[in-house]
Amino acid sequence: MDTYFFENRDFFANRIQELEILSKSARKVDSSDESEEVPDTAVCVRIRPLTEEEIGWDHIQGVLRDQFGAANIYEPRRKVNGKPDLNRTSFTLDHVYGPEQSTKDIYDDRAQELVQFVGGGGMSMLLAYGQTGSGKTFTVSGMEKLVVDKLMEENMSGKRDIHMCIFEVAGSNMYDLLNERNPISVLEDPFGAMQLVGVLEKNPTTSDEFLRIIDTAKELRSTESTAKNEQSSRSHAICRIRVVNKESPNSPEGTFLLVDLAGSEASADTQHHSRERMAETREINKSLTTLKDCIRARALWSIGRGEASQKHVHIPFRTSKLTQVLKSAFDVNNTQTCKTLVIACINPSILDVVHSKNTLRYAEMLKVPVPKAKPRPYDERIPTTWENKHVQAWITKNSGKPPINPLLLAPRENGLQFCRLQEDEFVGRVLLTPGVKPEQAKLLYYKLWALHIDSRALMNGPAAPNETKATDAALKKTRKTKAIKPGMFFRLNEQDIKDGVEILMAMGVDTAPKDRESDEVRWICSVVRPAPVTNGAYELFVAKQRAIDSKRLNDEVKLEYDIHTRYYLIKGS
Ligand SMILES: Nc1ncnc2c1ncn2[C@@H]1O[C@H](COP(=O)(O)OP(=O)(O)OP(=O)(O)O)[C@@H](O)[C@H]1O
Repeated sequence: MDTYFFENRDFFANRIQELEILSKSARKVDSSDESEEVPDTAVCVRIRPLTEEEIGWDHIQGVLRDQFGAANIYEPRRKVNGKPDLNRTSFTLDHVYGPEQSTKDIYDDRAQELVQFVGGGGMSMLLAYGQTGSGKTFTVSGMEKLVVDKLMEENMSGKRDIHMCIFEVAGSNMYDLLNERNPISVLEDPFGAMQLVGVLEKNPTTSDEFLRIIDTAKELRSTESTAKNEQSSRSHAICRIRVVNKESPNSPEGTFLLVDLAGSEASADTQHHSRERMAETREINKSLTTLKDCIRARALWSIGRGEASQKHVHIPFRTSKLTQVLKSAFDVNNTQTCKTLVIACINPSILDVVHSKNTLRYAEMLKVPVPKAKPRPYDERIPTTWENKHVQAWITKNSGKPPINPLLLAPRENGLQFCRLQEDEFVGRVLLTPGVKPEQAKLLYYKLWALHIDSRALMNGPAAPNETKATDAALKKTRKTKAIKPGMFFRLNEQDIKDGVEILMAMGVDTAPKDRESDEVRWICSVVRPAPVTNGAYELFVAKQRAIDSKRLNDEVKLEYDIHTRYYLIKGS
């Protein structure tokens, strides 16, 4: 096709221009734009500019971002009568960045919030996917610089410890790029977390030092690349940054994973068809397919979070070394929420459109369709109807003393996203406000959950103006008889034990209409289960709830959260 393209180059160049003009009036997008963005997983496209070399070779741009924000791929073809023609396919995904947009534009738009999220004890993962030469390393390197600058700027006062390591995953082997490519391994600890064994972690204290370390790792990777024939694109490079809040040992540590994935070309496209090389390509493709399955499964779970059908979601992370290393980003049992940003990198040359199409198809498969729901109008009693300004106002009103900074706790989240924050992360973000104690953070978290639970009754029926009053009255009534407060743990009597659940945590008074005679106040409680691995340790499942009469909650148990094991332990044990 290359020779055919050059023979008809002017036809293709003019036809693409014509079709782009036509597409402004009549638009047909092949990929579905009928869905919303999956919470916590964004899939974007970056079309790089043609390089000077490609321009010198007379290549033209075969992938363009149109004014509607779609990526249009023009594929040259020869009709049966021998005349040239073009096929157009359009993809939208969550956002398409054109050649004129810089790494900083993408950072401001998408990655900045990932850094903030990590600062608050969350986990963020940025992945660059695409064929060799599509701009993955360019994008990840640029992002690393911006992420490091931001993290270090926020750490001016030295309140956080920053740890970082850079390593390479090649097939089933892993090499430390900060320690002369020494082999390293990954092992699952008793808590199900994947630990890197033998990796060297550095502790940079300035932006310059951090970037020098990254450059050293890059040199080691590129030295290998010349020596070992394009190894750079045959391995996945991962930079892991851990952020530990020194001032508040109880707050969870944040993690940022920046992943420059191996080139996604098919075996037939590799220049060297040796057995070894074919096996390597197969291994890479297997890891990329598993990665896609893990991201999809996690995204599906996040849409149906808490639904019965999603209880036993299978995330096949064990199938490849790459996904084993990244396990915590997909693990639905991880108490840390993970935000993922995938950047599908595209080489715009018309001679590479087949690869570009494959890249976009892969990216499309990562996107799980979320049906557009008709938004419910704002209701101050229903947190899931709140916009970010309502979330911030609620924090200001309810945070107690010292006041919690709403910009640090919920800089962009709407009510639904705010309710979805995991406890660890919520607490971690609250603790970014100086002087706030973990107890105050937890109280606010339980307050939100109590409100969220109360709101379920309202969601199911017409607006009930006296509902909040009913809750208050019920709360007053319980207070008179017994001091049950949201956040307290209770051991159940033998007859109340169901499905092996012996302990519950009180969340809020049940305001749903009563279908029984008794006027006993009922509490919505979250389930607490013994941890599978450790005696005397418990896990709290906030979203798994039971309603129970308050008189059944009389055997209080003191449990306290242990940040190191991420379990609840019997107080004083
Ligand atoms: N957005 C961009 N703006 C300008 N030049 C770019 C951009 N993206 C990539 N390039 C250039 O394109 C070339 C290929 O980019 P890069 O090395 O990042 O590709 P890659 O996908 O990482 O390749 P490999 O898989 O082989 O490592 C480089 O010369 C790079 O400088």
